[in-house]
Amino acid sequence: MSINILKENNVRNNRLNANALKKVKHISHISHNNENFYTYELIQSIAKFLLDRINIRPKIGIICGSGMGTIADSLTDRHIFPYETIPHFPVSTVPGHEGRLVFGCVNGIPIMCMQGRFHYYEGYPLWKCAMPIRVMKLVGVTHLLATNAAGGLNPDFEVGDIMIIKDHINLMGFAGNNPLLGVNEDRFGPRFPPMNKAYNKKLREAVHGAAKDLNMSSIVKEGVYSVIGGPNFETVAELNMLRICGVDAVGMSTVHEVITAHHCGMTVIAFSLITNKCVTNYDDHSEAKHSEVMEAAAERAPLIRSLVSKIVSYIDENHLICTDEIFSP
Ligand SMILES: O=P(O)(O)O[C@@H]1C[C@H](O)[C@@H](CO)O1
Ligand SMILES: Nc1nc2[nH]cnc2c(=O)[nH]1
Repeated sequence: MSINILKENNVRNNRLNANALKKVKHISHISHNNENFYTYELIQSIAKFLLDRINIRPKIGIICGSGMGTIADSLTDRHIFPYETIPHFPVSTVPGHEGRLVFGCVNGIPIMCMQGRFHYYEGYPLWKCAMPIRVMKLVGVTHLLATNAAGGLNPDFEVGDIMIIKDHINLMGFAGNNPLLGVNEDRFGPRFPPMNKAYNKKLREAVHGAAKDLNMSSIVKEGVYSVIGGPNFETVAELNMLRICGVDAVGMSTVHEVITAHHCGMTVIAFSLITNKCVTNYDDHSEAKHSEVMEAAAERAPLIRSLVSKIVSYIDENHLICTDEIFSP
């Protein structure tokens, strides 16, 4: 890389960091402390704040992964709330995460979309990262479609593949870190929720069907996702350990959202875009980079939008909304 390109990259990175710092400057203290958990009533007040300002009543929630914000841009009849304008909301600090809630429609079907999610490595505790899922629940959302960018650990995966998540390994949970930490709020869900059916089977099959209709079957895989806290990418030894444990793709998000959504009875479908192949060999000199993650996401944006649109229509047409799977607080 030439000196000039390095200089330009530095200037760009400094600008991104300065913007992120500007966004968080009104927060006096970001830390992983577990004081001030959100109460049910506080989440209700956030839901009310939003519902008072929009006409639509979405049943489907979408979370855009890194670099996948164009899912939100493609909604019609949009009503946008930058996170800093919503009471009690954290703000996004990661490039590729716009940091706004976008209400709008996909094929005429009302959607609540997070154009940017919250990650543990940004300094927020997991219960705070997952708070918008509970807001979705109280707004009336019954189905969650979460997307993320992930490193491909399964050697059969290529950059640009889409992995439907069939299960996860919550590595952070192994260390006692969980979005459901704290006194349980029974109005959301039980103290000890089962997690063996977190990723809805019917919807997973539907995504395969949608991929076939879109001639994408060759790039749509299924597998196990694991979360590490980040922000550093993994070492070779860590990745080899995860592979032995049956992990197909590794990332830094999604699991806290899925646990929170499943806990409160939402039906969940999630997929990873494989944005880089994990380096599992000491002779391989390539390195994971966020810029590559963003590039891979931009490249696949049109296909991801088509897939999302098919999934949304499937949920709507098959009357999956309001089944008895849904928990009502
Ligand atoms: O929000 P996601 O999980 O899509 O973002 C991934 C994980 C890190 O935040 C980032 C690394 O490039 O992409
Ligand atoms: N942890 C992790 N997150 C990612 N997000 C995109 N690629 C990767 C990766 O290789 N590792």
